[in-house]
Amino acid sequence: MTLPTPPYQLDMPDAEVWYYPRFFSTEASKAYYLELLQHIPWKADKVRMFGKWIDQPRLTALHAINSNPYTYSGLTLYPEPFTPALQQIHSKLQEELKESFSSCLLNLYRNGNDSNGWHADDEKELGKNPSIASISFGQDRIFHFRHKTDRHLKKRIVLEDGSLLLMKGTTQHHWQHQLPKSKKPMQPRINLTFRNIL
Ligand SMILES: O=C(O)CCC(=O)C(=O)O
Ligand SMILES: [Fe+2]
Repeated sequence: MTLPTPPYQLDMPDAEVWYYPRFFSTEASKAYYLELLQHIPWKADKVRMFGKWIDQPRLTALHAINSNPYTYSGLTLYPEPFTPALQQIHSKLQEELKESFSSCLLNLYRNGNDSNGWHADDEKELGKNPSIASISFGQDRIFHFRHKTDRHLKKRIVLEDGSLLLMKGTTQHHWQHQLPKSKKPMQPRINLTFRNIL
């Protein structure tokens, strides 16, 4: 029986970001990865960028306990209910963090060519200082932060299988984040971001 690794806070001014390396065991992560890969209705939705509709460089899905839609980059998503796996993950998250989340935006990065460009999760339906709990299953991927005004403030972290990254407080006001492409061969990665969509 190995003890869980405690979370640590990233050294970032104007932000509150916590990393929990083994939030899920290797076994649980593998089981959730396979389950979600098969049973989530992954979609290739287009977003609006510089006046054009373009494919997102990843597949996505939205699941929630309510029916509130989520709009970003000109795309409005209407949620499906939580699957049994999402219900389990959601319960563990709420119990351990003592916070509640209504919705889960899921990303499937099929290979190193899939990515998520610079953005902040600052849509108004997320509320003023949103808590966003981001879970990773599968391939380890690099994740970057950059400060919005002080551009030489940067942070790089590897998001490992079974990890949780918690962004809260003023993080989305002052920082952007991205998941860059990689030239190395990459297996798929599933990312779950739990949020409150009001
Ligand atoms: O895949 C990730 O780790 C990040 C996802 C993300 O930033 C988002 O969906 O808003
Ligand atoms: Fe994000």
